[in-house]
Amino acid sequence: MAVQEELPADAGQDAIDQLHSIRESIDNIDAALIHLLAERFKFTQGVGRLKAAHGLPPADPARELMQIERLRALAIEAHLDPAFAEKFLNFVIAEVIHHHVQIAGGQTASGA
Ligand SMILES: O=C(O)C(=O)C[C@]1(C(=O)O)C=C[C@@H](O)C=C1
Repeated sequence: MAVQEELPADAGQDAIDQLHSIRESIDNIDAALIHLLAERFKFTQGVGRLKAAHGLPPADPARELMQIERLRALAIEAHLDPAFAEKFLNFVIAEVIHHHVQIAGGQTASGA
């Protein structure tokens, strides 16, 4: 069953048109985010295979600290909540580490 958009019955046509126009941009940005994340995961899958092949640990906490510091600074510059940027990065990295562990589970250091 299709979900219906909820718009107040008494909203003027101009407000509804503006809302639709803004939502088009939101949808474009959401699509870009999905594509960017897909590309990031393609690269991290490569890192996971490299780490597994060479017996390197899935997580690198020192690297993560540098990434957090960098992204928090970028977030401040961009007027984005740095705590949100940090939470988002940690969420993504946790998933990457989960993938790394899975890849390592199916592969020995010798690649056999
Ligand atoms: O750079 C790495 O070593 C990665 O495995 C990638 C990545 C990341 O997603 O950015 C993930 C896990 C590490 O703890 C640090 C960074």
